[in-house]
Amino acid sequence: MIEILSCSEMAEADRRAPAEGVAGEMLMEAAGRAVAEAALARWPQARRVLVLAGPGNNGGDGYVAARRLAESGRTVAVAALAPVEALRGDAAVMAARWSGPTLPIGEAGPVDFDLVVDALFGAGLARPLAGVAAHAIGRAADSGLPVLAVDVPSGLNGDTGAAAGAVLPATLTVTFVRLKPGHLLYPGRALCGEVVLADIGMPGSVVAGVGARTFLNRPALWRTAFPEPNPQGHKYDRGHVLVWSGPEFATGAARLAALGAARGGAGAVTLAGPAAALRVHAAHVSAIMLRPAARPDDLHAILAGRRFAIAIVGPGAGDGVEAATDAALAGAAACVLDADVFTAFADRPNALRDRIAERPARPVVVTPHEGEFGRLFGQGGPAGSKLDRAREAARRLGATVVLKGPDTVVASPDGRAAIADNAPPWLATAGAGDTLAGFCAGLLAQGMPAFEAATAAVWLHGEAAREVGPGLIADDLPGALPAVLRRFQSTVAEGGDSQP
Ligand SMILES: NC(=O)C1=CN([C@@H]2O[C@H](COP(=O)(O)OP(=O)(O)OC[C@H]3O[C@@H](n4cnc5c(N)ncnc54)[C@H](O)[C@@H]3O)[C@@H](O)[C@H]2O)[C@@H](O)CC1
Ligand SMILES: Nc1ncnc2c1ncn2[C@@H]1O[C@H](COP(=O)(O)OP(=O)(O)O)[C@@H](O)[C@H]1O
Ligand SMILES: [K+]
Repeated sequence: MIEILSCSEMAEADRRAPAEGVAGEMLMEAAGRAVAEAALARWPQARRVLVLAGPGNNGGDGYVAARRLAESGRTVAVAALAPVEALRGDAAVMAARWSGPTLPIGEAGPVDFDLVVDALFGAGLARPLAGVAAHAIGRAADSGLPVLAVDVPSGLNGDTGAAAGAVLPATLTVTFVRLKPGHLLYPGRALCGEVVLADIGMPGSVVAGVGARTFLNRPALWRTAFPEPNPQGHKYDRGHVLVWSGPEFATGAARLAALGAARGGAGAVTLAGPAAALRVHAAHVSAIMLRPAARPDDLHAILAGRRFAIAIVGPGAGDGVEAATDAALAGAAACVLDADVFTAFADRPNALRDRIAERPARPVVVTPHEGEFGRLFGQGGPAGSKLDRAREAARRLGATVVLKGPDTVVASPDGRAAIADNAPPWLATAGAGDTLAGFCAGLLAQGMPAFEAATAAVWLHGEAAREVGPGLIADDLPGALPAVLRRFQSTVAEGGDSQP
């Protein structure tokens, strides 16, 4: 279940379901039942439940949950935002099946309850919450009671993970069919609390028919493209990664990228840069080769001598970064551009785009964090959610974009995008991004396509950080990769996934 559906894609699936023999009423019954079951499982001691019911289908789910909870012996009251007569379609049907107490929302406070079920607004939120609805969620939030959100916390935009107005933070969110971007993108991810994805009987064929282009970043997304070493191969079959190293006193970043590339599976890795910098590298590395390049332009000759090389430029690149980028784009089979590249091309994304466009068949992966993304694009840069911005950036640059953070988005120029949810907070440490650039290059070197290499690298990076645990420094990440790869390979052998 790796597709992520936008609110409109989910509505499209709803519209298509009846043609496949699944009526809306069946879906709503199943959704409300899933909410009630989750409430009973998570809060078995809660005797009195207040259900906040909105004017649309989210409210309809709430009426079903109210009935199911009452049937299981709970004392339930519905606080309705709209009079029952105003409801339409399936929601009206479900409200009619509810025979327990219903109060106008302004008259029902969360006093004397143990749990609030938030079924005010879901995927149909059309504007910021105001008036009586905003007042009601304010009271629910202030009550300190646990909140179970139906589909998404009311007030949260399910597509963007942002809230334009008031929002009711949830302890637990029960959503249906597939995750939405807002469950994964911050601040939405935090506002959802724990997320339970319930199967409500939506046929897989209906979901497939919607043609989603956004995915959860899990091995299922890229496993079939993951490189398998040829038993009879030699090291150069697994590619050669060339890392441009800046000056003597800033070698760490390039070295982390080089180690990342080697652990990521490249057959050979070379650090190229000024001799003084290479002397520093020499004191630290053994498996990594060193190649003097007094000036970035020397990279042209080094790359010309290689049939297949992946270049990393940016980590600790220093002054010559633009020339090094030019040489890499001109001579490497694929490039990973990071860090200083975004400073060199600050406010000139079109200059970078034009250079990338000169060799359209050679994949380029760019790996900015939010600050670098803003620096590169400047005023007039891509707008909208993190997902929208990464997608638009990939389209504009003609490159695979890895927009890093706790909810890293990878976007391909072909429109596909993936959101990661496995990075622990201690991954936010100096040098972690350099290692990620290396992991990505190591996979590109083995022939993995750019979107798959970038998504796999991001996932492995998050897993490596979990493997190390709190206290992690970036130096730990390359060495943590073998354990992660071993686990990944054994789940592949079993045909499974290390995470669902
Ligand atoms: N396939 C699915 O995923 C299913 C979805 N279902 C539910 O259907 C929900 C979507 O239903 P709807 O499309 O009816 O949308 P909602 O129930 O989220 O809200 C739509 C209603 O709220 C009004 N509204 C929107 N923003 C408002 C605001 N700020 N202030 C006041 N009124 C506002 C709209 O005019 C409309 O009447 C999902 O979130 C989910 O809970 C379930 O019934 C089961 C099936
Ligand atoms: N709050 C967070 N939780 C999890 N991962 C994070 C968080 N913030 C940043 N990261 C990850 O940490 C890494 C930091 O990279 P970056 O900012 O480029 O650092 P550096 O340039 O020092 O290498 C990225 O992979 C990013 O996705
Ligand atoms: K809700």
